[in-house]
Amino acid sequence: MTETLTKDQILAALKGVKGPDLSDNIVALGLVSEVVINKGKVYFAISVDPARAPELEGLRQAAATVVEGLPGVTSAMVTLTADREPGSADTSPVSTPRRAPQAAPTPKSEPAPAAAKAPGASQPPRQGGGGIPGIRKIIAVASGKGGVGKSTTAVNIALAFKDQGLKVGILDADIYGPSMPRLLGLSGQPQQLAGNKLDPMRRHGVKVMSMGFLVDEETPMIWRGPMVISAISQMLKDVAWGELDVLVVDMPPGTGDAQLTMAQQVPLAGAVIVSTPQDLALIDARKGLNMFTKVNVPVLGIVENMSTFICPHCGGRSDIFGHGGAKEEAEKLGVPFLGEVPLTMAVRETSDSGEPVVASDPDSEVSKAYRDIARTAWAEIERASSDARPAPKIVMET
Ligand SMILES: Nc1ncnc2c1ncn2[C@@H]1O[C@H](COP(=O)(O)OP(=O)(O)OP(=O)(O)O)[C@@H](O)[C@H]1O
Repeated sequence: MTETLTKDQILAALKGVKGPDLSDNIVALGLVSEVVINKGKVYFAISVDPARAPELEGLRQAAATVVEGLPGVTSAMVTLTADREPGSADTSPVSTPRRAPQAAPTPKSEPAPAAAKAPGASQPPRQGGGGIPGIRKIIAVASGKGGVGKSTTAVNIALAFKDQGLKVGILDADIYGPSMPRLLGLSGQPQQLAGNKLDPMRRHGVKVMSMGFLVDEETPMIWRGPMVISAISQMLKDVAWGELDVLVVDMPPGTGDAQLTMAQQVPLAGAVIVSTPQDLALIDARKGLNMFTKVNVPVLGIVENMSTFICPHCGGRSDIFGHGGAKEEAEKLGVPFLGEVPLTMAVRETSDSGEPVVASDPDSEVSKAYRDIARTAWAEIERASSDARPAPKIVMET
């Protein structure tokens, strides 16, 4: 049944939904983003003027109801986005994905095009507004480039926060390549609760949400810029996180437009940058740091990952990628150095087996390193919060 569901069917149904001013339907107005269908679940975004987002919740619900009424649709994940002014010129690069729902998918590694002019690109960053109810602090774990151990660091820091007695959630925002299901040995799908909220998964005492739970690993990640942002926003808003002291967000690697928009729209209390010690990685880490600075998110500090190799046989140390580069860089840039994590077999093996080292071997040296980093980062969060900084806001959601 779900095999026969097509984007055309979805778009045809959405032609029955009028746009904000009732002048025409939302498809004809070019407000509907790329439509993604996965096993009966339908995902898309509707572009609206951010100033009108609160009054357009009814429009979002109407679109979801229409799509959920189609045979073969099990659920519709619909969000309002504010990537461009509705009705703006067709030639705008921002409008392209919405105007061409059948356009070729964006390859995994391609920077998301539509976020280039996402909200805030033309406005001063983070002016006032609130955060997510129930969540005290949201921190991003980011890296200037892929493969430096960002997700491994994020999960172990999150577990170390929990060991400090904090209530912790992890949001896997790396929706191009979600790692949390693997790192935490989680599979299946989150339960839908009353009020259309999703119940986050739980592991080692932390709550976890990942796009990886909603989309098959084999499914190509064809999310375009607006869909990326929508998905994150939805995971923040429509997941029943409950009361959390800290939500650790595992960001997509890199410093492209999608990351920038995300850094701007998620109400972050701060960011942790993960880097390996090599010069090249550090150049990218600097770009990551600049990205957060640009959108007024405090950088809590830099972590040097894979700092020193510790031989599992003899315990000998060798600095395969060099050592101390991130510390020097942090000093140069005037941001805290949060600590270093050695390159160990234990980290890789426990990551691959879904039992992160902080949980599976809490007394190890490397777990101690993660706990020290978490403690220092938390102290920085509290310090950053006490600075008079206007609260960030999510621009596009009601
Ligand atoms: N300190 C470490 N010691 C040994 N292996 C590590 C360490 N940190 C990370 N790894 C391994 O390096 C690989 C990449 O790590 P991870 O997936 O966390 O990186 P990432 O930066 O999030 O990557 P991506 O860009 O793909 O999201 C994994 O196999 C992980 O187990």
